Amino acid sequence: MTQVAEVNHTMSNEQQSSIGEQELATGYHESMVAEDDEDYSAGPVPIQQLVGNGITPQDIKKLKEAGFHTVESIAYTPKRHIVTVKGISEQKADKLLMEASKLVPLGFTTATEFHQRRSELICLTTGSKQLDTLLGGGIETGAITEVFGEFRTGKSQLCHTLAVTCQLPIDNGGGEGKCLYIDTEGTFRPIRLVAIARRFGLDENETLDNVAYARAYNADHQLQLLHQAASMMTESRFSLLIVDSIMALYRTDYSGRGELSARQMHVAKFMRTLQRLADEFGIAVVITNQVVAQVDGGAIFNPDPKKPIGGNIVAHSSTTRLYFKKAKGANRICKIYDSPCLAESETVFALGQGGVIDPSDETEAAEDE
Ligand SMILES: Nc1ncnc2c1ncn2[C@@H]1O[C@H](COP(=O)(O)OP(=O)(O)OP(=O)(O)O)[C@@H](O)[C@H]1O
Repeated sequence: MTQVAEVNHTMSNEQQSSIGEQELATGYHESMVAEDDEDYSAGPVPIQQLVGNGITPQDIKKLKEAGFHTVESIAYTPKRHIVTVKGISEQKADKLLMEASKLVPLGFTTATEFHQRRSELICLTTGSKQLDTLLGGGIETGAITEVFGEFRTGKSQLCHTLAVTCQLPIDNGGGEGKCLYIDTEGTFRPIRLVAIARRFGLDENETLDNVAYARAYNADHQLQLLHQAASMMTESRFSLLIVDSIMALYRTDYSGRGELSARQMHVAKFMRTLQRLADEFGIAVVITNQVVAQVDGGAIFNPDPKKPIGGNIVAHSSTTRLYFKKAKGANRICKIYDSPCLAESETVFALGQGGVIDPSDETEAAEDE
């Protein structure tokens, strides 16, 4: 990857500039894990760092096979899940958690320090200044953003745009990282990436090379792909993970009320894994979701009775929820539906050849084909 530098969102400029070309290939910089142990925010710590104190390279191999690639992934996982890894005993799990807690801060911090860390988090530009302003800068990294709405409201177009903008330099609203794209409905179109790359002045071939694409065929496969994603993220710098769309396969794999609880358990596991990846690697996670007509009592008082599917599990696991609606011509409306720090306001954006754009007289007049 030539255009995309291997830097972490929370690293200082000095740290960023000290990363040489060789380190770019590995995704890790020595100073991230060894010399600068007190700077925990500098990036995910490779799980190999746990070797010693009774933890063997064989243990690490088993953990990697089970999808654990970073010290953070151990530190954030409950013991009862770690012991389910084949060959990891209860004592070994205790040891792993103890060693992981030495490398990953799990205690209290001051609000000042937390505020400082949050102010260093970067946002990915959506391609529309108006939409970025509504979102307080763009799509947040280290968090899950859910975009839901009816068909043709621009959910996939936003995903395609972000798959390109996440590669831009941080100063230009990017994340200087690659994109991982999980497509569950077969709507991914590389040709759209080419058009969007041109708009942002990026090399088309490099842009395409920096997007790792996978088509998911069932709910288990969709989850399995996240384990692969974790492994890829330890090797190379990613700034965005897209799942377009999250519930499509669940709707076909699980049917009827009888399977609802099994479905929701699976969804919960999927969402937990997404959150873990956002926490561990500081990436932005964007998921899209379909809507259904609301049939409960609330519909009577609601002029637009639509709600996203997936129930409370998806709702509560998403940090920010955006509702996309159609407007005149190529214009679309984005409404903040739920956010920990943004007011419930809305703005207009548009869809064009270059992806998500700001609305203009032409986009308002443009007929939806
Ligand atoms: N090259 C393009 N230039 C301008 N507009 C485009 C282009 N390609 C697609 N669109 C517009 O994008 C809209 C479809 O958006 P998108 O595929 O993101 O919808 P969606 O919300 O993901 O829908 P679904 O739920 O069906 O996947 C259509 O109105 C289409 O006209």
